[in-house]
Amino acid sequence: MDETMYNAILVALLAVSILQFLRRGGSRRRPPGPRTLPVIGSVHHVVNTLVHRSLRDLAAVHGPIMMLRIGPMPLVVVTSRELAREVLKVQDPNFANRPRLLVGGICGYGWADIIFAPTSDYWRQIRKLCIHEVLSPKRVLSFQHIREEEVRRQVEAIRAAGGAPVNVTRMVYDISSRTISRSSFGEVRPDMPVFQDAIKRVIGLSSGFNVPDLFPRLREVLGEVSGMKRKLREIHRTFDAILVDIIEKRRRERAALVAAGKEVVDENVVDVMLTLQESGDNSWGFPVQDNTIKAVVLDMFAGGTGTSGSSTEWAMSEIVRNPRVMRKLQEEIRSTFRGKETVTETDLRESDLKYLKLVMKEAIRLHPAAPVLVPRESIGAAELGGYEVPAGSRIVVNAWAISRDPRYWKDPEEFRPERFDEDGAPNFHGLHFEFTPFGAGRRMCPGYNYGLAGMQMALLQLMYHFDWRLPPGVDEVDMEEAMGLGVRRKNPLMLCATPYVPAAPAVSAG
Ligand code: HEM
Repeated sequence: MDETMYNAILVALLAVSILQFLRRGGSRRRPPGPRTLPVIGSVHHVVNTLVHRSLRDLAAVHGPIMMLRIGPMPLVVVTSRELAREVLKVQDPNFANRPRLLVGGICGYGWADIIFAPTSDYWRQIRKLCIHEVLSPKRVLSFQHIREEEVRRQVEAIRAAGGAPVNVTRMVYDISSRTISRSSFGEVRPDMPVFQDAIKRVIGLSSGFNVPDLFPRLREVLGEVSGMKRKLREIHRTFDAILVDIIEKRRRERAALVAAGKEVVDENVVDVMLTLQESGDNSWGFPVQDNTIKAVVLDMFAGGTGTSGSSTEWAMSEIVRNPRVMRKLQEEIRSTFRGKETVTETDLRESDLKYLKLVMKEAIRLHPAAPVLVPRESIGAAELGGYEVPAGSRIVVNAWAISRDPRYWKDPEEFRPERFDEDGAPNFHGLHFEFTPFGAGRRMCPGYNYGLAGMQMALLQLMYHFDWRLPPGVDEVDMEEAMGLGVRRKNPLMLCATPYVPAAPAVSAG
């Protein structure tokens, strides 16, 4: 089919959907929203903008629930604690679905992963399997040495820079991706940049706003004629070949251990999944196939790398921007570990670094890595905030706007970790709907322990071992955000570090 034909079909489809919308819309009370343009609807409000910011500005005009149209697709945006609670808790069964995006079909092994899978028994079980076997607190703990080694590696690189500016952004993303890589399959392979680039492209195509994803019934045909399927197949081929190699290599290594009469110990996520596969245990309700293993590893990377990296880079940005906080944090860490040359996670667990935890919460409040969470889809029609939300609508919760809303936060733009030390302050567990950086309800992030463990270790070491300042000639921390569904820094955070020499421990008299 040539391009003219494709465009003609597209215009006809859009015209039909608009007519259907006009016919349906009259008698029911739909959420308010900005005026839509013919054919494209409200696309101009979300494309090429910082989506969380433009949606907040629109909510200031239209209210805490509004409806936009992305082409023919209704997009409902929620911007209040009360309505977030309604979507993520009270009506969670209806709103916890994910749209069946083309990317999930092709790159998610037929929606076999967790992030892209629509609500189903399979999704419930694979999510449960990951929570019990792969992301449990015990398993996260078993990756302690990896986090320690990866952070130490960067600490040494910073020392080696001898006070010259270092790219903190690159370092913290390196820590998170190398840690995920080693805990997923035991090594950092030379082809990791290719793999990561493919994952980044997968994330880039998962907004749900690509034309084939806006016409669920015609998704396959439009995917073919628009060329999106071809692009996705090519990305899939790239990372699938690497995953096949990873699984085969590990299988051979395990077989060699068995042949040598040695015990096979589950050292990483692929090991855990291979053990389940070999046991033939079907109690999860599905056989663990190679594609299941690949889909789980894909989720580790897609869900865990960018989010952990961006949370840490923003935390460092805020700390350096707020010298009072930096001094107080360093004082807490340095007085706790006085005289120690290296601080391990065991040391960290045995101490109670309260202020470090408050700083992490405050950084994540101001800079949630997924500012509008991961888009959901309503299963049936529902009433929300006194309006009717049609079945099959896309739903986003603007968690970023809610966590800066002066109705719930005093001086919300201020970086003040102490606010989390007050009675009744929110925690990370998805129970306070003014603070949902990991989502809440059935779809809440299952990897939050994992993400926080890495962030905590990185911040602890960077603050213990170095004093930080802006490079000569720079007098302000640039806080500009990059466009995209995740909020990252637009420009890398460049800082100079002076090594801190730990004071000798106090010698007790006698
Ligand atoms: C600071 C780090 C992280 C942040 C801020 C974060 C945030 C989120 C958010 C907002 C969601 C969507 C929740 C919703 O739809 O209500 C999510 C889902 C998810 N996250 Fe995370 N995440 C982080 C780290 C991780 C890590 C380290 C992993 C895995 C190793 C992970 C795996 C997942 C998965 C698999 C889902 C999909 C859950 C589902 O759809 O059932 N995340 N995350």
